[in-house]
Amino acid sequence: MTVEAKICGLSTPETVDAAVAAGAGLVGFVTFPRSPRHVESLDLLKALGARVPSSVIRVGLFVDAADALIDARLGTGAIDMLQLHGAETPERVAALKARTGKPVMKAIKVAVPADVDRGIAAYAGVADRLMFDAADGTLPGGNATAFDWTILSGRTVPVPWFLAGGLTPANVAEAVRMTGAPAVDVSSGVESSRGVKSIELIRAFVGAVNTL
Ligand SMILES: O=C(O)c1ccccc1N[C@@H]1O[C@H](COP(=O)(O)O)[C@@H](O)[C@H]1O
Repeated sequence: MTVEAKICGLSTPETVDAAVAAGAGLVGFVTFPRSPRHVESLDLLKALGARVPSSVIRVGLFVDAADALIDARLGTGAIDMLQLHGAETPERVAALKARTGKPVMKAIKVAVPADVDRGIAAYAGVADRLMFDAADGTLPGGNATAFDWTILSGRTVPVPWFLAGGLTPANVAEAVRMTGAPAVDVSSGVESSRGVKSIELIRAFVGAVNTL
């Protein structure tokens, strides 16, 4: 089984290089000022994106962002795909896809099984990918909290999808076994302290995924 790994919340050249070298299929850059992973500078975003080979997808994460903010970030050339992690409606997803020409991944917050049903019904027709993430936490994501993975056991999701929320090098194999996830995303689980990515943990996470 080939499982794709995305390392999210990267903000230094060294950790971007580590994720790419380890074999991550996607890397994520956060634009959300309340996040400890927020990449504020457009110059830094441009420089980080420029380090990534074209074989790796560069994902720009946004939370209920205005068009002008998204456009400024896209203008750096550092983003191949949008990840929408707020309360964006299906209409907003469709409008952003049409306006930017970029593929869009929509995050669905999961606490109970009906959240998955509702997320698929609302977004599978408009988003290129879905991401199922935990609903708990002080931020809209990146909280190191997992949801009950049995909610996804045996589910058919009609578009490519990611499992996220509380994943670590130690639990990702079990998470994939229980959910059947074809792709996984991690932020806190590869950090030595909040917002500080660890090269060792990035290697361990992608290594664990690559053995599946
Ligand atoms: O990472 C963040 O700071 C963040 C902020 C706002 C919305 C989403 C965010 N991250 C996403 O959340 C998932 C799960 O994070 P974690 O592994 O549980 O820390 C992460 O994969 C990002 O896609």
